[in-house]
Order: sequence, then C-alpha cells, then structure tokens
Amino acid sequence: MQKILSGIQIKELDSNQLSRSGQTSHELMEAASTEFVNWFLNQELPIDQPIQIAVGAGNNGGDGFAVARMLADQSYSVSILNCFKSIERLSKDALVNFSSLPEIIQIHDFEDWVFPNGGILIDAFLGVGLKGELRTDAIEIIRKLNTFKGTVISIDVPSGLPSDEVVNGTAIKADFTVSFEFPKLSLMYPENAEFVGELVVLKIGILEEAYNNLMSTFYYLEAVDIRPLHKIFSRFSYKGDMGKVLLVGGSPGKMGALILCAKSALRTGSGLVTCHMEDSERAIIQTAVPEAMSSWGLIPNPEIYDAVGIGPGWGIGNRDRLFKQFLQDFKKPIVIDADALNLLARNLDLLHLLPKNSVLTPHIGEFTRLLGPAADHSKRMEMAKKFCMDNKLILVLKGANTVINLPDGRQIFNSSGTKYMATGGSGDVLTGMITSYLGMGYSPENAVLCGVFHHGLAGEIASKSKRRSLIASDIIDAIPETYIQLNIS
Ligand SMILES: NC(=O)C1=CN([C@@H]2O[C@H](COP(=O)(O)OP(=O)(O)OC[C@H]3O[C@@H](n4cnc5c(N)ncnc54)[C@H](OP(=O)(O)O)[C@@H]3O)[C@@H](O)[C@H]2O)[C@@H](O)CC1
Ligand SMILES: [K+]
Repeated sequence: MQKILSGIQIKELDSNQLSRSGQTSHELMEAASTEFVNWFLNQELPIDQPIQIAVGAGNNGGDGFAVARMLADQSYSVSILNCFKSIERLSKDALVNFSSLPEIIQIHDFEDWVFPNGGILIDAFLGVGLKGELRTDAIEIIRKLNTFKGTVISIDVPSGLPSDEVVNGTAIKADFTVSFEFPKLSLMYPENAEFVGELVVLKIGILEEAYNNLMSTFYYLEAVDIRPLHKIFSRFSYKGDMGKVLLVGGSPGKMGALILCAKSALRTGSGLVTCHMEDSERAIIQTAVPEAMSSWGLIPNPEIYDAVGIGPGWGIGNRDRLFKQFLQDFKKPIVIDADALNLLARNLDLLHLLPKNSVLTPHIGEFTRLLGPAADHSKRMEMAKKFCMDNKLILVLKGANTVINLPDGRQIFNSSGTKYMATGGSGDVLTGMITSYLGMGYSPENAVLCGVFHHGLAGEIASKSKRRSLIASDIIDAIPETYIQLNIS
C-alpha cells in the first residue's frame, strides 16, 4: 500500500530515488511534468483556451516552466505569470527549465497581470517546499490569482496550503489538484476541501526501495491493493462458505436502513442473511428483501452467525439491554454502526465488551458523540488513532476521504468514492458490505479495506450516469460491476 510521507520526508525520498535510479533531479522533474501534461491532454480541453501558468522560484515553479514548454509544443497558447520576481532566485532545476522556454511564451510581471474571462490557470507557485507562515508578498500573489474566473489546476498542492496541515490563512482555490506519487496529507482534510477541488494522483516512477527507510503511519488505499486481499472461492463452495450473517437494526419508520444493509450484504456475496428487528416490522423485510430471513425478540443463539452488523435504523429507545446481552454472548468481531454507535456513546462502559478488532463506522457526528469534539481533522485523527490502539478496535471514520484507523496505529485513507455519495443510506450500504466480507471469513482488517474500497468504487460507477441523482440503492446496484472492474471472481 502506498505510504503518505510528510513534506519534509519528500526531500529524502527524492534523494533516495536519485541515488537508486541513477536519474538526475532534472530528469525526475521532467518525469513529473510529463505525467502532468499527459493527464492534462486527456481532459480534452479546447485547444484555443488561453493557458496561464503561475510560476514560483522553487521546484514547483520548475514543474511549471516544463509544463509551459510541453504545452506550447502541443500548440496551446501559453503565458507565464511571474511569481518568482528575479531569475537569481530560481532553484537549479527551475533555472534549467526557465532557460529552455521557447521564445513564443510571454512572461508577465505581477503588476501587468490581466486575466481573461475564462481559460485555464495552472498554479505552480508553491509546492511542498512551503515553510512556516506565508510571507506577505506571497499572500498578495495568491489573493490576486484567486480572482481568476476560469478553471484552476494546482500542481502538487494548492499554493499556500501546507503539505501536512489544515490551512490557516490564504491558499489557492483550485478546481483540480494534481499531486505527484501520493496525495499529501493536507489534501485529505475536509477543512481543505474547498482549496483542493477534485484530487488527481499521478505516479511519476518513484521506486519502491526509495521508501524503505522512510517511516509513516499514513497510507493511501488504491485499486491495485484490493485484489490480493480477496479470498478465492472454489467451485465446491456452497452458501455456508459465503457466510451466514445477522443484521440487527430497523425500527418503525426506519426500516429502509435495514433493507439497504441487507440488500448490500447479499449483493456483496453473503450466502445467508438474517435480519433481526421488532416483530411488528417483519413483513416489511420479507416483502422488500425476499432473499433474507428474519428474526425477532431475543437473539438466542448468536454464535451460529459468522458475522454480525448492528445499528442501521435501530433507534436508541429500549435497546440497551438487548445490546448488552448480545455483546456478552457474541465473541467474534462485530460491525457497529449508526444507532449502535449512539448507544455505545451513552454507555461507554460497554466498550470493554466489544470483541477485539470489532469495527466501528461513525461519520463525524457519531464520532463526536462517541469521542468528543476535535479542533480540526488532524486532531480528530489523533483521537481516532489513540482510541483504536487503546481498545484494539478498528474505526472507519466516514467522509470524503474515509480513514480506516487500525489497532496497530496505521491510518489508511481511501481513494475511491465521489461527492455524490453523501446521501441517506450510503452508510447502511457500507455496513452491509463490511459485515458481508467478515461473514465470508475475511480478517476484520481485510473486510474493512475491501468494504470501504468497493463501496467507494460502486458509488463512482453509479455516479457516472446519475451524478447528483444518485441514491443509496444505486450504490448497491453497482456492486457487481466493482467485481468486474477489479477482476475478482
Ligand atoms: N518527488 C516529488 O514529489 C517531486 C516533486 N517535484 C516538485 O517539487 C516541489 C517541491 O519543490 P521545492 O522543494 O523546491 O519547494 P517549492 O514547493 O517549490 O517551494 C519553494 C519556494 O517556496 C518559497 N517559500 C517557502 N516558504 C515560503 C513562505 N512561507 N512564504 C513564501 N514563500 C515561501 C521559497 O522561497 P525562499 O524561502 O527560498 O525564498 C521557494 O521559492 C513539489 O511540490 C513538486 O511540485 C518535482 O519537480 C519532482 C519530483
Ligand atoms: K502549486
């Protein structure tokens, strides 16, 4: 899995890469710029749009000069916005690329910047080399760049955004951020979302060995990581191998959550799904999900189930006793969501009853009820890490970049998903998926990694034709296509 390194570690990564690959630093910059331009050309933007490239003095600016040359070679109309003041300030590789600019490219000083009404602005002012508070002249430049009305594309990070922290002042508001090799930590924080825009990550050929001595507890979960985590079932498999799962939830007025959860578990591959709810609501499940069985009242033999997911639509009235009883009886890792999380927040003494490696799936509101408020997302992540290490639990902090917090301290950001998945029932679908993988005998860690990634991918697939019309059922309908795309039988 791809490590996410801090801005400071990236310098070391670069020098490891250069010594192991035999590349020069200029060749590495050329590789990064080429990948950026390939991505840019694939967007099929009209060739007659003017492109302005804001260029700083460091290597982020060096990328900007190289991109300017490459796009001019492709007949784009390119000009440079000078954010570096004088040539003497350019870094070694930025100077090489500055010297290779074709004459046709004009360079405009700050005082002469006039933005056309549309077009494209490529932001190569500041990258991961930003240190400390932004200087006043840089703030002035960023403010002026932010008045641009067309499409803004930031190279590596939006200028002004620190690579590892939540923004505390001015930064470029990009429509796209195209980051190299891995997303910088700051690009993952919800507070920074309005600056980052749509995130794209491009591989630039950094060797695996270059990461060896660089420690990080942050990782990025990508499509290539998923296939090896899956179990392979043989032609002799029967429905019992595919898992017998129990989903506890639903209440009058909230049966939809349990229906979505059950359908999602079935579509993910569960062999047998039983839904446990109040007696009065049974007919709803039997009608809406004919493939599922139902149970009600007490849960007399919980150990017959391979996995249990608890909470979607459950309500919190009169549930305490059943929840406690169940936790005392069931000893395998369970998935705890929605109202079961709220019950836990009200009865923190139940925490010690949770089997090791159980999975909690809160959104930020449920997280806050459970663990308390946090000043920002980076603090929230510190709280999540400590909670998982102390209690030996897995916590899936749901959001635009869902974070999987593991008991060994690793924190894994998911790369799949879209903004269109912020819709009622999306979380119930995720609970069904994770529980389903647990039931198939996946380790809790693998069940969560597969569940979270496939869920996001299903959302991406569904959103292609649905956009903002996407509803949770569309995510379930797209689960089969995720297996086809990832080549999983
Ligand atoms: N492996 C990779 O991923 C590769 C990375 N590459 C690229 O290199 C980039 C990193 O380049 P980098 O290290 O040269 O730093 P960079 O971001 O250009 O910033 C330096 C400039 O910022 C300025 N500055 C600093 N602090 C400031 C402040 N508070 N307020 C105002 N200004 C401040 C500083 O000015 P100075 O303090 O020196 O006067 C200097 O001019 C990386 O993001 C990626 O784009 C690719 O080319 C190759 C492969
Ligand atoms: K930038």
